[in-house]
Amino acid sequence: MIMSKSMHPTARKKIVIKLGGSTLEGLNKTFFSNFKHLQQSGYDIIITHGGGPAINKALEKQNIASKVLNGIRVTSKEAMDIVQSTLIGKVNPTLVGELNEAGITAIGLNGFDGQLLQCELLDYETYGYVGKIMNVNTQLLHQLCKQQIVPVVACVGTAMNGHALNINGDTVASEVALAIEAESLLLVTDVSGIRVEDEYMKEATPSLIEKWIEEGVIYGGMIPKVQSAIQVLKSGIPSVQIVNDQLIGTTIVPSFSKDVVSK
Ligand SMILES: Nc1ncnc2c1ncn2[C@@H]1O[C@H](COP(=O)(O)OP(=O)(O)O)[C@@H](O)[C@H]1O
Ligand SMILES: CC(=O)N[C@@H](CCC(=O)OP(=O)(O)O)C(=O)O
Repeated sequence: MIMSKSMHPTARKKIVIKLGGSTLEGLNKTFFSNFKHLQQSGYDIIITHGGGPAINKALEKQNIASKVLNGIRVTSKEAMDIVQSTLIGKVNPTLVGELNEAGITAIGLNGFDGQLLQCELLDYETYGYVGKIMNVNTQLLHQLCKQQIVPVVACVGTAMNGHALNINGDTVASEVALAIEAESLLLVTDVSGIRVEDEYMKEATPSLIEKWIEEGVIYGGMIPKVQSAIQVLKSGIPSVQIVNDQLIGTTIVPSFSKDVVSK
């Protein structure tokens, strides 16, 4: 992707938090208080979110079949309409409402707003209406953060021709984190990180993760998550974690420190 190189030497450090659709119905008080604690410690926070389970329900209701390939939804035109209305019409405002209710000033956005997520088609033959992010309007995010407003970004992108494109939530999180040169990326999901033989790993390296994908230990929705995490780590963002809503889970590290398995 092309990054919008708007250097902000005086900007506060930024954390991107991606909330998986799997977590959105059960965000608890501890999550919101951890969130406020991070803000009080001097971080600007940008939220990106998915909504896979809500999309599945809405597609089922309309009898629209859809399949997922490598954790990415193959998206037909009619499925895209449902994805768009579910994420932008339901999931995003519900989350923004909960944040505001918890005393966190938040504003809902999607890829169309200020051309936040400009996309090209990823691979139409294979995935249909799925976007590949080419540019992120970082200036918009910086401006909101400067005013202590938390941007809450739904994973719908805009194509040059004005079409909406579906993007995996984990991909949006990593592209936004890279574009704004975040200090840290937290991928919040419904499990305490990467599980291997019934144990949650405290740390994981890119080479082990690739092996676990090959062996089928990592599958489905965890695949785009770890791929996004690796991409971000390799591009120089120092802290990348896959965690539950208590922010406990796996840190992706270039190589292992001593204690690798959570007790
Ligand atoms: N090795 C693994 N460790 C933990 N979870 C895994 C693993 N492999 C696959 N998963 C699955 O990935 C899911 C998280 O991905 P997903 O359902 O897409 O969540 P989200 O909506 O948060 O993006 C877990 O609930 C689990 O079923
Ligand atoms: C292209 C693609 O896969 N889009 C995802 C967008 C939602 C998402 O990523 O939701 P989670 O974060 O809950 O997995 C989808 O249609 O399900």
